[in-house]
Amino acid sequence: MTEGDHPPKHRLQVVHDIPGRIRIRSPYLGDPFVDTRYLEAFLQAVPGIESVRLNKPAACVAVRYDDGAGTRKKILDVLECPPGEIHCQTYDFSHPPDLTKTIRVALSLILVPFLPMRLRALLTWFTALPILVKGADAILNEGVTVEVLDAGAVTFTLMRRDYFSSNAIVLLLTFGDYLQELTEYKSNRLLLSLYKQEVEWVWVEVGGVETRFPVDEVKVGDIVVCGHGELIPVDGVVVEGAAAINASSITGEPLPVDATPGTEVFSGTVIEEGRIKIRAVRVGSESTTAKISQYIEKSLKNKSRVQTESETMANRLVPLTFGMGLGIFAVTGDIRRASAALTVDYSCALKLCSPVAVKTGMNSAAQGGLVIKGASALEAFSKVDTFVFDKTGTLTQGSPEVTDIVSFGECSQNEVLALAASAEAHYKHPIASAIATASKQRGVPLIEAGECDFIVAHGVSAFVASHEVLVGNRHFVAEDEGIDCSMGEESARALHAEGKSTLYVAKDGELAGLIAIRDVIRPEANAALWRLKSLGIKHLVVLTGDQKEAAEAVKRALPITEIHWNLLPEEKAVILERLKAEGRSIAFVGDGVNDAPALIRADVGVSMPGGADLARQTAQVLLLREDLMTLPFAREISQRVMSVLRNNFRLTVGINSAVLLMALTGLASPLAAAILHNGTTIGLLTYAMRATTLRPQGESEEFHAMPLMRANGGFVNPDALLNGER
Ligand SMILES: Nc1ncnc2c1ncn2[C@@H]1O[C@H](COP(=O)(O)OP(=O)(O)OP(=O)(O)O)[C@@H](O)[C@H]1O
Ligand SMILES: [Zn+2]
Repeated sequence: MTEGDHPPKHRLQVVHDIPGRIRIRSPYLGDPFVDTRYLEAFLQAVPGIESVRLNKPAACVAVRYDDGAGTRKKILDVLECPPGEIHCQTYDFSHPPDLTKTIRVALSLILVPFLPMRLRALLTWFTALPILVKGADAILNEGVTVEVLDAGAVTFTLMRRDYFSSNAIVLLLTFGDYLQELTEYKSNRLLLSLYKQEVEWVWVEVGGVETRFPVDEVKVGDIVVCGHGELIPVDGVVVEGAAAINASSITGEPLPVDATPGTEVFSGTVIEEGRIKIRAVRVGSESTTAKISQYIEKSLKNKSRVQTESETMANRLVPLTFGMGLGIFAVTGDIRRASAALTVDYSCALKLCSPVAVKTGMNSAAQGGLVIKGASALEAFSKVDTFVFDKTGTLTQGSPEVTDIVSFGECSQNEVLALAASAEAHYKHPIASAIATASKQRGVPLIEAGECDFIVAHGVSAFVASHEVLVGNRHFVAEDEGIDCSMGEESARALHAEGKSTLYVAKDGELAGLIAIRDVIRPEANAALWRLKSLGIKHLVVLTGDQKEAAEAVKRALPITEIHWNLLPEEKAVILERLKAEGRSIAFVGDGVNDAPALIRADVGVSMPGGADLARQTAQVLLLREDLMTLPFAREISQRVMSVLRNNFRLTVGINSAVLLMALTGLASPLAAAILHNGTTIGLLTYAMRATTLRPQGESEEFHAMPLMRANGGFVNPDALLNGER
């Protein structure tokens, strides 16, 4: 799990510590989502602290204080567990990085050859100054870092009075920084723009009059009025009017859906046509868009193991390069080779490309209709070899229908339905909803029910008009409650043969009837499962609380390798533990309604769109669209991103080592080495972005249209069909 109940303590590195002054580094200080001004102000307010200077790019903070031991400890405490408010909700991406520095350096490069000798030196030193200062600051406060390498390389060329090379190297470095900022800016902006809440003012109906309010003053229960072209600012229910709503920002689904009174609408979706009044159910940070952008912000912060490992390795290589540069200078006295060697650094390609690959991948996913919560989720998902599905609401549409009613004794069919519907009236289980719908359709009036009890994965017991009524599966009614169900055996068997599930209804200790229920398998399920198989998923497992016959119907229709039925929620978790103990890496797909324990235990939890809040919080992957085809798409993205990360590491180490070798042997001049090094970085960056940009290929529609069963009843593998094999 990525989240716990307690915020984790941040790891701190004290880089400089003399009485009265301390300098501390921690990765989170460089985090774009940390509000450093808030943190500065917070520290400033601690008694004993005199001044605070926070350097975001270096992820460092320097604090002057009154030299008391108590104050020093307080500083460390605050930085270790900073106040939660420092995590700003939305980061300001409104300012693109600035190219003027690069242009200034370029001008200097062009001007220098035309200047008299003295001025050449002056201008070149002046241009190089920011890099030299950064290097000096780094070596004093942080040790040998990339900045030190850069400054070293520039100093050496300056000492050789090679002004052209010096300017050219400074230009490459400045331009490289600019490119880095630009890509970060672009990928963050792209990702956040998908979910950003852009509304500031909304119309709220107060006492029949529409009044304008700032969006954060809207409260639950307010009636919000939205018209043509407007972004819906809250989650809520339509109470008046009609509209066509485009939900593509949330679900990725391009076609508008109709909203009429009673329809649930979500913040971040747009009204294409019409005008509606919405009763707000969730507002502000509770609403869907805000939640999704919080997920994304959290995700952006977390790094995969592969990423952390390669960055650590790259950092370790910096002093090594530095040592080699100095070593070759000491041995050969050749300042040119030394400065060429120092232009090489392994970390910049890795530090730059890995996050770009991850973010581009997440962005591709978002456009395909799902949220993957960050690098470690991508990593875990790429390793999965077993998919475990919940049945109801996941592989099936989750809106079951009552198909038949059988009655026994003196009860009529309508009476059986009335008893069941009255007992279930308060529950939200899909079965309860199906029964409610059926009673409404048949115009069966409900009877006032007294005390009701819902037993998870069993059924309901209730007092209806002073009769004791039981509704549930056979195990509950026959075995747990001891009711003689033999009368129903025959009808049940016939119904099961048609792929229907049966509910038993008992009245005052006797079986009153059976209600048959059918839930339809999602049309894309077969294609999605086959596609997963072709992407290397060996085991497809289904766990259901439903009965054997319904389970077998699913097994007949889909390419499933293993299925378990009649399960209680805890039993689903136990099976999952067993599969894990067999060494499998598991993704569990469910809606969290009766499978939360399993969802939490899986290596990757995948939550369905309408899932329970808990599921959405704990799952690492969220489907935003009711489409199982998004699963193989997510799998493809995760594998692609991981292979890019691995290739990046190999290429960076390989190419840079070659350049380093050329520099050390004098084959490459400092300028050539700098060009090669920076060229590699830019090339790898482009690769990272392009390789992780994937589009869902509109496969769902193609697959939907295809007949999924062959005439002889065998399976069709849609992949084989596409590849022309039959
Ligand atoms: N409200 C209810 N009314 C009647 N029977 C119920 C009710 N809730 C559960 N049951 C019975 O218990 C069984 C198991 O329920 P559970 O909610 O665990 O699984 P499910 O929704 O059928 O399927 P899945 O586990 O695939 O999501 C149901 O198939 C049904 O027979
Ligand atoms: Zn039981």
